[in-house]
Amino acid sequence: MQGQKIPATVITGFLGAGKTTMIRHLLSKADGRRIALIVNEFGDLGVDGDVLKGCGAENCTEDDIVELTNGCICCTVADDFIPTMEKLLDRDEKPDHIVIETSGLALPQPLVAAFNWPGIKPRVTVDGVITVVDSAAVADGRFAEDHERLDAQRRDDDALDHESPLEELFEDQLTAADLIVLNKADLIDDTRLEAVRSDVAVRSKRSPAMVTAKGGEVPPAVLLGLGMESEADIANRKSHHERAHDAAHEAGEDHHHDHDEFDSFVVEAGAIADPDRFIEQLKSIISDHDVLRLKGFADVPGKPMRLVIQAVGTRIDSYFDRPWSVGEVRGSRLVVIGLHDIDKSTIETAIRQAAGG
Ligand SMILES: Nc1nc2c(ncn2[C@@H]2O[C@H](COP(=O)(O)OP(=O)(O)OP(=O)(O)O)[C@@H](O)[C@H]2O)c(=O)[nH]1
Repeated sequence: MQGQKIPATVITGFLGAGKTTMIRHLLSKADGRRIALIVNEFGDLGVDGDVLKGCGAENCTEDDIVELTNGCICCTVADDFIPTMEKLLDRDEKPDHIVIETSGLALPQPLVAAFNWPGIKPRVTVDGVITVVDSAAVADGRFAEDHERLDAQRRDDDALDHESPLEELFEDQLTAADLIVLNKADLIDDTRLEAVRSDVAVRSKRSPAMVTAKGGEVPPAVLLGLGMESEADIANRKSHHERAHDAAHEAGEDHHHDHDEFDSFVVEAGAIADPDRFIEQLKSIISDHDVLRLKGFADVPGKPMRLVIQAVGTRIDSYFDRPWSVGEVRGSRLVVIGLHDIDKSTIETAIRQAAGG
């Protein structure tokens, strides 16, 4: 039965874990297999889709990449994801495989459940859910909340009924996985990597396979063809939210899910004359204001190419990816993501000042 359905791989993982990097690698090694990509991002700037379109893979052209930037995919399943999927499945030239990159803040569970919808179920199946992990961030304790502090907060505030939003989401993404990729293994030594492996194994409520990777380099044969039919097994992958929802339902209460623990905004920064200096200043801004993720494109005067800037915490990569196109307005646009109380106006002013040098 599954042989007649188009396989779809769901790639999830927290902000900046390396999902897009892994997909780029996958496309470069796909050996003629026609892959359609659905890319979902948190924030109003479609950076991932743009980076993937820029990679020029023959088996995945611009037409094969659909961007869903209308909020996190888990909250827009009915309005965005299902119609997009139906359109993709109605095309004359069907893809051999569909890859879906969720936003770094998405809960994969509602997306996997959507594969049981009547219009979708007969035509496509979830080949596997792959969760990409930033091993260095885990080793640095980014998702390990201070439980004593949280317990004290809960004692002071009855309304606080959940763990830290970062930790909860991280665990939900692990629990959904059929395969976990411990990425960024280049940034930590073997001892720390083994500690990350144990930590991840404990946090996942199931026991998925794990592989390690550097630069998202995982052979396509490992990622595709898992044949898991994950949509048939959603009851075993429940998120914290779903468990809380079940408990609230039993207690006759309502439990609401949204992403209001997180916020994002776009900064338009003008031309950046001295990128090295700008990046140094960005590091301070990011650490002063607890920015979780910052990414986008910058205009460097005198350079024909646009500069990609990618920050995950204070670790920042930058590279020129492609020439500015004819008619394209040069400019610097950066999306900033943080917790809900992030200080937008101060950060915006600081980034603009840093850009102006
Ligand atoms: N050192 C190192 N950097 C990596 C690795 N994988 C990805 N990166 C870098 O990490 C940053 C984020 O990578 P992305 O692939 O954009 O991460 P993502 O998970 O798609 O990010 P979001 O979609 O924003 O959640 C980029 O600067 C990558 O170059 C790795 O294995 N090692």
